[in-house]
Amino acid sequence: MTLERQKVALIGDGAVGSSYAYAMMHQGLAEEFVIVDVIKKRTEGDALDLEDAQVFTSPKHIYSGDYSDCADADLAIITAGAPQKPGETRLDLVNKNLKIMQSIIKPLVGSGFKGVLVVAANPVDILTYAAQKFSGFPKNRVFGSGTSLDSARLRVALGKKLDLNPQSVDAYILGEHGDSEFAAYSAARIGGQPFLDVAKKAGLSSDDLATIEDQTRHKAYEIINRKGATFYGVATCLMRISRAVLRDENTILPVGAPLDGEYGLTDIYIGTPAVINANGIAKVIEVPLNDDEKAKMTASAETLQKTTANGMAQL
Ligand SMILES: NC(=O)C1=CN([C@@H]2O[C@H](COP(=O)(O)OP(=O)(O)OC[C@H]3O[C@@H](n4cnc5c(N)ncnc54)[C@H](O)[C@@H]3O)[C@@H](O)[C@H]2O)C=CC1
Ligand SMILES: CC(=O)C(=O)O
Repeated sequence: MTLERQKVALIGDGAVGSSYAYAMMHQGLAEEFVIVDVIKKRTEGDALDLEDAQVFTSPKHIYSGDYSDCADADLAIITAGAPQKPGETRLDLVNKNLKIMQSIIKPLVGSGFKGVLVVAANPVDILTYAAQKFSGFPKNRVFGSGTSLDSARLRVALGKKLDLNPQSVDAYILGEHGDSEFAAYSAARIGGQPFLDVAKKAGLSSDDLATIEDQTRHKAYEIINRKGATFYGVATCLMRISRAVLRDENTILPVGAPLDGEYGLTDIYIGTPAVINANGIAKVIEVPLNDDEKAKMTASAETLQKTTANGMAQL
């Protein structure tokens, strides 16, 4: 038996980052966990607070650190960046968060970090693309949370409609993690049956499905309007992604993956399922789409590529 000691570095200890750290405390994963943020008092306070949980969870060396502590991390998660204010879109954050990403990647690379890098800060697809470019890391070692949260939201909404555990709903939101995302209903499955057949039998019309898709797309705004930010949902997605990496699971999860011809697209990170293991992205899965969905994927990619080009040009 080999006794492994795995290490995770969290960069960005705000609402999302600290919720992720809390979620990770409840997993028997990452024996070492370092938290980095520009606000040192926050990381020190969080490390002291979170270490108390190990009495009831599992032993973990959790501490406030610096980029030099990231050198031997197996996984780094970036949640540092400005969040949306009510009324702001994720794309509105591009200029300020690209600058923050640039300021993070330099010392992270300088530390000698050789692990898998996962980005969650928004606009996540663009920041993931930038993180890979700034770092020069192989594309498979850098990916984003992509449409992980959006797909979870869709499964929750469909589960409610069909009176099913959302874990029994096999459905994806694809495209940008943002306003141009869409539901790939034609490929969704429930218990091995095409979702569209199940939905028809359950009396759901195409208008009902469009409403569910729209509500999923706008759920972040609903949450931000009520409590100022969203964090538990994405933190749990990040925990699930972390488990797939640290346990070398080869699990298919919706993430923000680098495309190399899938959906007719290249030079982009965008929401799609992919096989996740200790090397990061082991394989991108191209979901078979109908013509309408293909057009939505193309349009979503165009939005991302245009905003990426503008944002990168302004750095
Ligand atoms: N991908 C997804 O599904 C989701 C992404 N997000 C995004 O996650 C990001 C973080 O959101 P919150 O945690 O709510 O924000 P927050 O404002 O609570 O926390 C941001 C943290 O980043 C830190 N930070 C800022 N600049 C930094 C730098 N240069 N180096 C290190 N740390 C730095 C801040 O000090 C702060 O602790 C936002 O961009 C938000 O839009 C939020 C929810 C879901
Ligand atoms: C804020 C954000 O990106 C979300 O909750 O989807």
